[in-house]
Amino acid sequence: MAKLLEVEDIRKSFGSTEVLKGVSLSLDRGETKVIMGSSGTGKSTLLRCVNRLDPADSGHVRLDGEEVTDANVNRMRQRIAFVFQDFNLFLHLSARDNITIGLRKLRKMSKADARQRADRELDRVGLSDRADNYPSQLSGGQQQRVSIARALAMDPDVLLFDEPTSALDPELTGEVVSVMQSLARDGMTMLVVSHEVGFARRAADAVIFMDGGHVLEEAPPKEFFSAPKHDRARQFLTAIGEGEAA
Ligand SMILES: Nc1ncnc2c1ncn2[C@@H]1O[C@H](COP(=O)(O)OP(=O)(O)OP(=O)(O)O)[C@@H](O)[C@H]1O
Repeated sequence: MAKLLEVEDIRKSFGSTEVLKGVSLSLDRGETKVIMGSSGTGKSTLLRCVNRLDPADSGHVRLDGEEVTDANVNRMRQRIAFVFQDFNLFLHLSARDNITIGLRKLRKMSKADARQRADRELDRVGLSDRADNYPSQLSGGQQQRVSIARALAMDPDVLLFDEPTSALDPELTGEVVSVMQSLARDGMTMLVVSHEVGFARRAADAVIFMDGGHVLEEAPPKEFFSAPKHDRARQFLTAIGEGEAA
């Protein structure tokens, strides 16, 4: 059976710099994989190529066996949703309306249906009492939970997260990580760029370690954190304070 998400031999350059040098990975339905690696190794670029926020120079992205192409990119973006590091909420809209706007425009939902769906997703991320608040009235952690609710509202097959907690103060990361863990438990398929080791240990089926535009290794978290195969991975783990592996 085809993998739910298949990324095959993606290459991407900016000018003369080749950032992705042939990256392949795949996700079965219900799997969560966490991508780690030093700054500048192409993790964000890879995620952006997966749902074509940046077009890859070559390679393939397939969802349920169907290639993501120019012709179907808008439909595919609803099936592969993106959660950004800096939330990307509309500041002039309430939490609820940040969610209903996409449902109304892209899904052509009625106002009442969109509102009902938005409130359901806000409840799922623990924010049912914040629906009428504007982003400026919410903490960073709450704003990120709204942006997760917005992604969930499109009923995606895959959720991509690009460093979802790195813009947050440390005391606010826990609430976002715990929402992500509960999504993983519920069987959501997720590809997550993050250095949250606790999340990776508890929720990931595999850690994908990227270095210099390549996937250097992929392993279950227990194995990756206790016995990484490559020196570069060992050095990285030491640098982020998981030094017992060194
Ligand atoms: N739009 C762009 N134009 C030019 N260079 C870019 C662009 N986007 C990314 N790059 C370059 O590509 C390289 C990889 O960046 P990318 O953000 O994918 O890395 P990363 O592994 O996610 O790093 P970080 O953890 O710092 O976000 C960097 O050298 C970056 O400067």
